[in-house]
Amino acid sequence: MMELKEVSVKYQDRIAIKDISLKIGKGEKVVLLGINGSGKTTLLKLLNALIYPSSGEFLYKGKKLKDAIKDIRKESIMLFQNPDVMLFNPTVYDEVAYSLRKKGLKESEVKEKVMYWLKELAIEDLVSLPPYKLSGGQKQRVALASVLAAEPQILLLDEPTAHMDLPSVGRLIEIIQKTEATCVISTHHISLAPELGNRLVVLSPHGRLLYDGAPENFLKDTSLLLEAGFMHTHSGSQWHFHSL
Ligand SMILES: Nc1ncnc2c1ncn2[C@@H]1O[C@H](COP(=O)(O)OP(=O)(O)OP(=O)(O)O)[C@@H](O)[C@H]1O
Repeated sequence: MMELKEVSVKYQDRIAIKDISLKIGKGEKVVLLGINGSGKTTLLKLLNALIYPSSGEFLYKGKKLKDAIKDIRKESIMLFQNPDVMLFNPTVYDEVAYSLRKKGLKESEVKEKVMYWLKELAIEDLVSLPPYKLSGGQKQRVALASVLAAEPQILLLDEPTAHMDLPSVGRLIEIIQKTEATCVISTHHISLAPELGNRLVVLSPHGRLLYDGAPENFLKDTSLLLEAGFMHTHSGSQWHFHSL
């Protein structure tokens, strides 16, 4: 479905991701793990064609990027790390209804789908509120409901659990497991990685692909954990595992 061939992205003189080759198939649930600044957002933006490779190639359903832009805009949605940049409607209802109305659905169908997603994310009680009055976690769930209501083929979720409490994370995990959409979910919470998907892609602190495989094997590999920045020493003697 999506393929990166030796892709690098450079911002001015800073290389954010370097020589990444990756194939993501239809329906896969891929967790993108890396410490702050490792290039997770950059990689998701690349998959959403919001930025282009500085070198290398991105193929979407076998098409070159310039021929695939229209399909990507229709079929793929990115949930941004900061929900504030995604919420621009007067009420939570209108926010989730936005993409459905754009598709031309009847208002009764719009209502049914909006209420379904609000219920799935346990935010029905917020339906009439303006998004600016919500807490960080509530905003994140509204933004997520809007993205899910659009029923995209590809869901690119950038740190969706950042402001969420445990029950909300649980709901998100169930939604990811249920959906047929191809999902790429970034996180720096190593403990959540095996819950969010069954394929783990890990970026090194300098934006290289460090690991691609089953989450369990990465979590058992001390040298990979060290290289990815998820273990470190205190006073030069003890190893600490970053659980969060
Ligand atoms: N617009 C930009 N201009 C210049 N440098 C950028 C820009 N966006 C990101 N970077 C740099 O690229 C690198 C990767 O950033 P990116 O946001 O992709 O990382 P991340 O893994 O998503 O980080 P975090 O976990 O903190 O969200 C960082 O060094 C960052 O400073």
